[in-house]
Amino acid sequence: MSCRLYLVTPPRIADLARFAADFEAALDAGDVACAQLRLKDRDGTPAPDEEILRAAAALLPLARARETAFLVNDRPDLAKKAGADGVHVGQQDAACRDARALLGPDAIIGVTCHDSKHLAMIAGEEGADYVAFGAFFPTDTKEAPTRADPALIEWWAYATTLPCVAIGGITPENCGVLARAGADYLAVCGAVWNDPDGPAAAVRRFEAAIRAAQEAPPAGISG
Ligand SMILES: Cc1ncc(COP(=O)(O)OP(=O)(O)O)c(N)n1
Ligand SMILES: Cc1nc(C(=O)O)sc1CCOP(=O)(O)O
Ligand SMILES: [Mg+2]
Repeated sequence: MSCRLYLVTPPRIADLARFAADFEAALDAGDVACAQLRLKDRDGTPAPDEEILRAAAALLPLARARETAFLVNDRPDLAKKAGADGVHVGQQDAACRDARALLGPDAIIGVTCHDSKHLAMIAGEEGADYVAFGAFFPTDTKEAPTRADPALIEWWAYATTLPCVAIGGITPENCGVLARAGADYLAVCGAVWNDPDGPAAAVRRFEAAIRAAQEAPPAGISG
């Protein structure tokens, strides 16, 4: 059982040079498996394509240098233009099969499945590399349409071998239940970029919380 961090960028990046330094610090602070470039307001308004491509050009090499996968949100076409490792698509975005056709067999494709085993099964059949469930906790980053229960992760990890990502309002304080349930990745945005001690400190806190959760004895065993 191992659970790794998946960073989602802040909704907007005002100063790319400054954010690149924060991004590097976050990646260097711990084991970050994946980073997703997601430039999108809470109401779903995306940044212009040029802004996304400019951010990808600055951030992708930093991720590559650390063997962190770099995905673009929503847009397989921009992922291809940017030379990213893959794309994350939601139910209203490009279909997983179309993203695969455009990006090829080696691309990483993740699919939002909300709180639905059914959507996750379909994503698996369509060749997704991971499924994402959420939102597990209240979040200010997105108007999340569904609320997922950690029991869904537990069931998914027991019943399938396809990796799953948990997302939505995850913090170092509440992530333990998801790590214990068997989430392969914890996708986090606000709790890292808005941490008053900085993103590196937040990543270290997540790592410590994940380790503690995984080392804890199963519920019901004491002494
Ligand atoms: C890892 C991960 N999981 C879920 C989402 C949400 O995707 P989507 O439902 O398409 O919503 P937007 O992010 O596009 O607003 C995600 N981006 N990443
Ligand atoms: C992008 C996104 N998708 C969600 C979903 O439920 O599918 S919740 C969410 C926001 C994640 O940011 P934070 O870690 O700040 O809550
Ligand atoms: Mg989307």
